[in-house]
Amino acid sequence: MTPIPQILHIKQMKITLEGQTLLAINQHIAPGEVLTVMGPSGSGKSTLLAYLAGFLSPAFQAQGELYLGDKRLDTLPAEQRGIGLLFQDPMLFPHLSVAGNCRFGLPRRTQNKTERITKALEQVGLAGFEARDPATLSGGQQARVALMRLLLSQPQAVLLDEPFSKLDTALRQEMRTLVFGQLREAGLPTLLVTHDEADAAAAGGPIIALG
Ligand SMILES: Nc1ncnc2c1ncn2[C@@H]1O[C@H](COP(=O)(O)OP(=O)(O)OP(=O)(O)O)[C@@H](O)[C@H]1O
Repeated sequence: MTPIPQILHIKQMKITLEGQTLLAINQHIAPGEVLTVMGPSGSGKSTLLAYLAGFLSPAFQAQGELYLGDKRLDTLPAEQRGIGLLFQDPMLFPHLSVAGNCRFGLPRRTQNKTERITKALEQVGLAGFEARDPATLSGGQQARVALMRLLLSQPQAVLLDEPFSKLDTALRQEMRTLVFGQLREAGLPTLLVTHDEADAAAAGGPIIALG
């Protein structure tokens, strides 16, 4: 069953490093909304992503709470948070086919796995790519597989870390439309870290600047 879309609430969060405040954020992200976070190198973008995903280094001290709807997340380990990540590198498993990569993301009890994968690939213009080796795909095709693997894993919130920065200009615009469209349709609250103002504009949501 597809989870009901929920609000992600970063509540009175403060992260300090060696006694100095690095980040202070109090923000809601609605289902289907993308919050863009921008800021210079060292301003804490990766630290914020690590806090949300659940792998913050013990070098930092975090205060505040993180909720998905009524469910508190910051006390849970990373694998129980239901947060999906998409990075600039698609990071497909090289030893698995395209279908194998997609299947990896599916929750174990999912019904009709093959049909779901077929449909997901069709949705991103990769019909018939099931048996392909990821190494034989273009950068844009790999990015599409990574997106569908993420969505098939049924995350309840998504973090995007410079997801378009490795793509060439024409493809970048196409992938922005595809990624933000799919995330909006799935009703997922999303946090995007980027240096690119065109990403922020395409995301269409609020923007916060760190640093
Ligand atoms: N494990 C760590 N231990 C101590 N300090 C750290 C650690 N990781 C990062 N920092 C420091 O925390 C601050 C924020 O780093 P962070 O990587 O979050 O910045 P960023 O905005 O993601 O930068 P960039 O755009 O260069 O990736 C920096 O001053 C960095 O040196």
